[in-house]
Formats: sequence, C-alpha cells, structure tokens
Amino acid sequence: MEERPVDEFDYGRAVYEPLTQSVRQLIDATIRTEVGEDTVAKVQALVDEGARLLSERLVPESFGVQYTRDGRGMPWGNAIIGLRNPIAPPLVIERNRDGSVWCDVELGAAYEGPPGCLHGGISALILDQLLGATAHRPAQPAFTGTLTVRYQRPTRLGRVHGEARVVRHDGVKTYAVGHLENGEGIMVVAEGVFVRPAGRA
Ligand SMILES: CCCCCCCCCCCC(=O)SCCNC(=O)CCNC(=O)[C@H](O)C(C)(C)COP(=O)(O)OP(=O)(O)OC[C@H]1O[C@@H](n2cnc3c(N)ncnc32)[C@H](O)[C@@H]1OP(=O)(O)O
Repeated sequence: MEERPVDEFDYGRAVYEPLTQSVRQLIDATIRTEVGEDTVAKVQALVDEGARLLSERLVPESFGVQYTRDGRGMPWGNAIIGLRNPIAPPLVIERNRDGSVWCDVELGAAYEGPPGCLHGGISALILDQLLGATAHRPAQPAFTGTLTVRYQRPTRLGRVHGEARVVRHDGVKTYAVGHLENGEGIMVVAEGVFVRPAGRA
C-alpha cells in the first residue's frame, strides 16, 4: 500500500471535513425540510452541480484505509467513523489505558428507526465498531465473527454514550462486551466474538 505524506492527514482533514459536515447538514435538512417544490428543485440542481464537480476526479473504488508515513490511519470512508463520509455521525472513539473504549455521539434525524428513536441497525453499527476497536491489536486486525445485540429499551435520538471492553482472549478469538446508554439508562447491550484470521495481518 502506498504511504501518504505526513502532512496529508492534516491537509486532508482541513479540506474535506468541512465539506462532510456541510453534507451532513444537507442530509438533515433534506429529511426535515418543509419548503416548497420550487426551492426543492433549485436545491436539487445545486446538489447535482456539486456532485458533478466533485466527480471530476475520483479514486477508482472505495476509499479504504490510507496511512501516512508516521503511521496514522485514514479510514475516511468508513460507514461509522469516516470523516469524509457524511452518513457517518462520525463516531470518535476514545481509548482508556486498560484498552477499553468509549464514545459520545449526537444522533439526529438521519439515524431514526421507530419515530423519535434510534434505528436498531445503527445501534448495532456503533456497537460493532466499539467492540471491534477494543478487540483491535495493532497489525493484527480482528474481524467481527459474531455480534449479539439485545435492545432493552427504545433509545431516543440525541446524545448517546457507548462503552466496550474485552472480557477474554481464546487463541485467535477475542470476546468483548459493550453497551449504549443515555440519560434514561442502559438501552442496548452487546457481546461479540472478534476473530484474527491467520495470514491476514
Ligand atoms: C486504530 C484502528 C482501530 C481499528 C478498529 C477496528 C474496528 C473494526 C470494527 C468493525 C469490524 C467489522 O465490521 S468486520 C466486518 C464484518 N465481519 C466480516 O466481514 C467477517 C467475515 N468472516 C470472515 O472473514 C471469517 O469467517 C472469519 C475471519 C470471522 C473467521 O474465518 P477464519 O479465520 O477462517 O476462522 P477459522 O479458522 O475457521 O476459525 C478460527 C476460530 O474462530 C472461530 N470462528 C470462526 N468464525 C466465527 C464466527 N463467525 N463467530 C465466532 N467464532 C468464529 C472458530 O470456531 C475457531 O475457533 P477455535 O476452533 O480456534 O476455538
């Protein structure tokens, strides 16, 4: 894999993250707008023009994970943490000294399932990433083998806190648990088995 210059991380972040944030606002406004059809048509033309301009140069396939020479990963297309992906909240995962992880994230209209509540698939997506992050070891990526999610109570849209930790290792398998909570308590719990496939480090 081609390594990218060290300053590309900060440059890329400065250039693309504001665009992503604008598109996130666009997604939210697209869902919730009540303007008339003339305005909708005008916005559609502007968005189409924006897509045309951005498409003048594209990477051939998905973004993947590019690395700078000082080892910083740029998983910028990732569905949940990608800073160039407007459908990612994005999740910012913090790591404690003991390897456990946590996040605080604001989830709005784009993540709705039951009215006013978080879509269960989005909860599973966040927990997959959180549990996967705590199971992760540098240069030994672990894939989700099995993820079990128990939805205890509907989770209102808004601020959500998540946590995950490893409970045990067994050869190539790492077992992790985690949960999502908000001001109303623990809403969703998960346990997962993460497998380090031989020869795919
Ligand atoms: C800074 C950056 C942070 C980076 C932070 C990164 C966070 C990433 C979070 C996102 C993670 C994802 O979504 S990953 C994407 C979703 N997952 C996938 O696409 C995985 C697709 N499945 C596969 O590639 C494969 O089936 C694997 C890798 C899971 C297993 O294949 P394998 O390696 O050939 O496994 P195999 O030799 O047969 O078995 C090895 C051992 O694992 C067990 N095992 C095998 N499959 C499973 C399974 N599905 N669930 C449970 N256990 C399993 C076997 O019983 C065996 O146990 P024993 O006999 O040894 O006891």
